[in-house]
Amino acid sequence: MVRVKICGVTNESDLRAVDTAGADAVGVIADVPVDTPREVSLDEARDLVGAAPPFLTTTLVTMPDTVADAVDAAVRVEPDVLQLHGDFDPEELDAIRTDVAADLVAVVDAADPERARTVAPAVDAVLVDSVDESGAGGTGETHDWAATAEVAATLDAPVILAGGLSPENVAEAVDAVDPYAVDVASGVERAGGRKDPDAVRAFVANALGAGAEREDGNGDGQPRAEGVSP
Ligand SMILES: O=C(O)c1ccccc1NCC(=O)[C@H](O)[C@H](O)COP(=O)(O)O
Repeated sequence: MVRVKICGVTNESDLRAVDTAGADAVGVIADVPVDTPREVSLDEARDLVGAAPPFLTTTLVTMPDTVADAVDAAVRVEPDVLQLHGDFDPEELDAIRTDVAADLVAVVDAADPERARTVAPAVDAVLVDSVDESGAGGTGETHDWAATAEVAATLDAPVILAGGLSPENVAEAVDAVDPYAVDVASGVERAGGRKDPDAVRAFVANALGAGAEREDGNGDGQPRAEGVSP
């Protein structure tokens, strides 16, 4: 079974659309040093997390400079999951994990699979993404899924696949990588920072459809039942 996270929600209406579509998790982006239409303030992030219904897992996505900043952000926003971009080493991740109640996800560059192996013991899951030179996500770019499939198959920690996913390619991505979860931000937007509810629904349906086919033993490259398009 594959899980689905929709990232970069900036308002309550999109939060409801994500929940209605049947996603497992929602991401709220705050305190990142890059210019992105998906960023909200930490106070707005706290309000969005607080507005999420009980069975939708909330994720704070952030790029803090220090361990203390990471802990402060998590304490302030109180998400279920803390997703950290940046270069924290395993000792720093351990320290953050000790001090926050949230589960910890470390983002690694898809071009650096060794880093996934280095950080995995210190976190609850690893998110493999097509990050930019600063380590930020939301690039809308896919990467070498075969390399990420190798990471997913050999790592003890759950692997979340991100980077350039969309309603059109997510089923193929699930087939190729067999990840614990898939994550999308820009691929389900109608404008920067605003989700397209139809695209969110199609993304979730196509991801879950592909995951179900794998479970049924039909992930054999044969044509699937017609997918849902936005
Ligand atoms: O989405 C952003 O703008 C962003 C900026 C800075 C740090 C993280 C960011 N996104 C984090 C995510 O988890 C995205 O869902 C992930 O990078 C995939 O993005 P996309 O390629 O646009 O689907």
